[in-house]
Amino acid sequence: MKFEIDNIELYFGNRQILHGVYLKAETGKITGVLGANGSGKSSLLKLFFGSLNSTHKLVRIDNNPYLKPLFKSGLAKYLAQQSFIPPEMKLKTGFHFFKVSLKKFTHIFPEFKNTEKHRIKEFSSGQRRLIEIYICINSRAKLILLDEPFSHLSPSYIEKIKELLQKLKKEKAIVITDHMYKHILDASDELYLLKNGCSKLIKKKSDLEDYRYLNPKTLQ
Ligand SMILES: Nc1ncnc2c1ncn2[C@@H]1O[C@H](COP(=O)(O)OP(=O)(O)OP(=O)(O)O)[C@@H](O)[C@H]1O
Repeated sequence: MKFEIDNIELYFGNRQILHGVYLKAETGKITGVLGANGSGKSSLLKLFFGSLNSTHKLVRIDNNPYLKPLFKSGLAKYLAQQSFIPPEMKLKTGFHFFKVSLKKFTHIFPEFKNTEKHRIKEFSSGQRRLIEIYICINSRAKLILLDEPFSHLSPSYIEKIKELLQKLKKEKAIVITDHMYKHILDASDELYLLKNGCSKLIKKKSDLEDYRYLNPKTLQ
């Protein structure tokens, strides 16, 4: 499937945040989005998901305009920066509620074996983030929008999530944004940079220097 969002005009009050932004996500590909703090990455993901409105935007699925918010269709899942599983909920209830296999999760992350009855609040913030990322990427949605999934994860968890994403992209379109740009460069098949309210398709790493997202020494 091909999901596109086009012609975005986003204002907060008189301030224009995004203008004419375009983004494409396709089954089989991971689309990375980079940008400085405040460049509009979270807003872009929320607009795609449909939980944020703008003056103008056009969403297309397989080249056909799609006018309803994507979240209402069940086709998209959005991992926000805030957690979504209630802290009092038990781990096994959470997996059951979101229809994701806890057995497969504990097979990949054996340290969670025997924690089925633990409440979400009993896990560390990084463990909670891992649980939520796993549930989100293993949902039935065909478009997965991930807002800073790596920021609270230890390196081994990041690598495991990246491996999972490479497998899951065979059946899903994935959009991912994070300030851990090396992981985004590594994981992405297609890359966009948000700069001055516009999206730039990045063809090679040095473009990130040319657009002054990175300074020349950073890539050495
Ligand atoms: N609800 C809101 N009301 C007013 N301004 C907002 C609102 N949400 C976001 N903004 C502004 O829009 C701009 C883009 O915010 P957004 O959170 O999309 O950026 P971001 O690229 O995800 O930033 P970060 O990397 O710091 O998370 C920022 O200047 C922010 O202050």
